[in-house]
Amino acid sequence: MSENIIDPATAADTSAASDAEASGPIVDLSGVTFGYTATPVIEDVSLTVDSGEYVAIVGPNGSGKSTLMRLMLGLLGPDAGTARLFGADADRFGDGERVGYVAQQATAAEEMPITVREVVKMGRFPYVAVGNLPAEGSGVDDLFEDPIGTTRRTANAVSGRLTDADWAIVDDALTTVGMSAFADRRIGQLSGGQRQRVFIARALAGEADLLVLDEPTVGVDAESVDAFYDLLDALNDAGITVILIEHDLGAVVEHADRVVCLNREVYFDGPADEFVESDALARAFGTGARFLAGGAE
Ligand SMILES: Nc1ncnc2c1ncn2[C@@H]1O[C@H](COP(=O)(O)OP(=O)(O)OP(=O)(O)O)[C@@H](O)[C@H]1O
Repeated sequence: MSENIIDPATAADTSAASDAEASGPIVDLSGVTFGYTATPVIEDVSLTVDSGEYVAIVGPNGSGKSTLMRLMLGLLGPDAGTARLFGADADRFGDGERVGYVAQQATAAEEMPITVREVVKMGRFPYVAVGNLPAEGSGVDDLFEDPIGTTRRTANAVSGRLTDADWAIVDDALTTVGMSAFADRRIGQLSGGQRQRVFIARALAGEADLLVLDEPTVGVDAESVDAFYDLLDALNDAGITVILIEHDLGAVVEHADRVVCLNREVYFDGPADEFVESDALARAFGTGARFLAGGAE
């Protein structure tokens, strides 16, 4: 951990969150209901995620998966119920570097004129000294809405401000995801799978202990998908908590320990192998749904 973190505003939250983490779950949703309009898209959802878990959230299109993730991360506030993250109110959680977010593959990265190392270096942004912090448009919510633009802005902002220790962390993260050889390559010149590994490295450089991924392998070729999931498995084995939205039910059952099946409300929450045997798939996806290796039909 870098010693450059000097943000009194988040320091209090950090210690409060650490205290809470020792005794409580990382994510704690209780009776959460939310609608963008008067009609709820999430209704009375209660679930907790403990440190070290590997949880997949599945459900048909429009079933509320991304909305649930936003509620977990405090990017949306519940209409009813409570959402807590690392023991703090999720929408007031101030320790964003503990959460690494990996979005769906962003095609906008094609033209992005920054290198792999610059993207990963962005993970050190929360640790640069106060006074060097970039302005608006570089926070977790911006990362959620605009991963590419936020990465570019923040990478520029931390340029030249990292210590040798920070750079060592950046290089370690690249090694962990197997992308050291590509460090000076432009991010836009990578395959989709390689790019997603780089975004994981950015989260690792930020010393995130929770990885949240929203359909990270959409558009990624099958071989790279396997390597990507192997990496997630290894990170989870190393103690990182993983929450994954994934449409590929075969991958979910193979890799995740726990499945939450959602369609506005929770249809199933339990071990992945029990999900295969349950009737939750048919109930949540429709009676015609069958379990197939590689997805629901
Ligand atoms: N910003 C928004 N404003 C209004 N409605 C929204 C908004 N975002 C999502 N919705 C609606 O909320 C419902 C749940 O959407 P959400 O994106 O959470 O589902 P999802 O399960 O992630 O879908 P998908 O699998 O297609 O990505 C959908 O009916 C969607 O149209």
